[in-house]
Amino acid sequence: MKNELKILVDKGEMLPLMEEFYTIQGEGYHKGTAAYFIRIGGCDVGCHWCDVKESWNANLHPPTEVSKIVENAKKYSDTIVITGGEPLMWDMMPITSLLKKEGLQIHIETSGAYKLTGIWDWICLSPKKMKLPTKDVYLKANELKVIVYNKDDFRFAEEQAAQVNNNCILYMQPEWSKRDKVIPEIVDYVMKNPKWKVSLQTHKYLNIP
Ligand SMILES: C[S@@+](CC[C@H](N)C(=O)[O-])C[C@H]1O[C@@H](n2cnc3c(N)ncnc32)[C@H](O)[C@@H]1O
Ligand SMILES: Nc1nc2[nH]cc(C(=O)O)c2c(=O)[nH]1
Ligand code: SF4
Ligand SMILES: [Mg+2]
Repeated sequence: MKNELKILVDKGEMLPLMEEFYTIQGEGYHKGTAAYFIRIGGCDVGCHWCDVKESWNANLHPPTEVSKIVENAKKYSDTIVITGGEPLMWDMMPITSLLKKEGLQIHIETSGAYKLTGIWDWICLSPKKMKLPTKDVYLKANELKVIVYNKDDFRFAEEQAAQVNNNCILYMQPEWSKRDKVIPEIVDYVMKNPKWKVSLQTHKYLNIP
């Protein structure tokens, strides 16, 4: 990347934009709500089951001015979801300040592995064993969404639930490729431990982005 661009990306005034799309939030608390998704490239957390590995290499996604991203996004929806990749690899203050000026609701999908920056109406924290969330994001998360791939993830889920604030809503979401095996285990677990709720990737059943 050219040095001038790198400086702007480092400040969060430009972001490596992978894709953006208007769809229905498929997961978690806001499931079923129309929202405009902005997917920012770059992630080094390395989940082997990640469903957007194409996002990982930030260099493959063009640095884009956040003002342009916001001007476009506001045409589609009052609710904006910033996801990735791992959006917190970048300074989220410039883009979220602009979105807030437009009076939009701003949600983030994050592993929480990097410093929490930006202004958020809703934080979905999906922690990963390889790179744990920061203290700050545990305190501010509105929902905790633990992906269940195998039995150890139930232990991990409880360990993560012990770290979040008392208002945080707790979800278990099956890892997509393991859904047939894991869904009955999650159902059983949630009935025995009703502080948890089930989250499914409903957009994949609806065949929408
Ligand atoms: C692709 S990630 C991007 C945001 C951020 N890096 C994170 O992991 O939260 C968006 C959401 O999809 C979840 N996810 C990714 N791959 C998945 C899979 N194969 N099955 C179920 N959920 C998955 C993540 O845990 C996260 O909640
Ligand atoms: N419809 C839809 N809902 C989603 N919720 C979280 C997603 C993500 O990849 O962050 C996602 C996504 O990719 N599509
Ligand atoms: S943290 Fe998110 S984007 Fe990164 S590898 Fe894991 S699921 Fe994929
Ligand atoms: Mg997704």
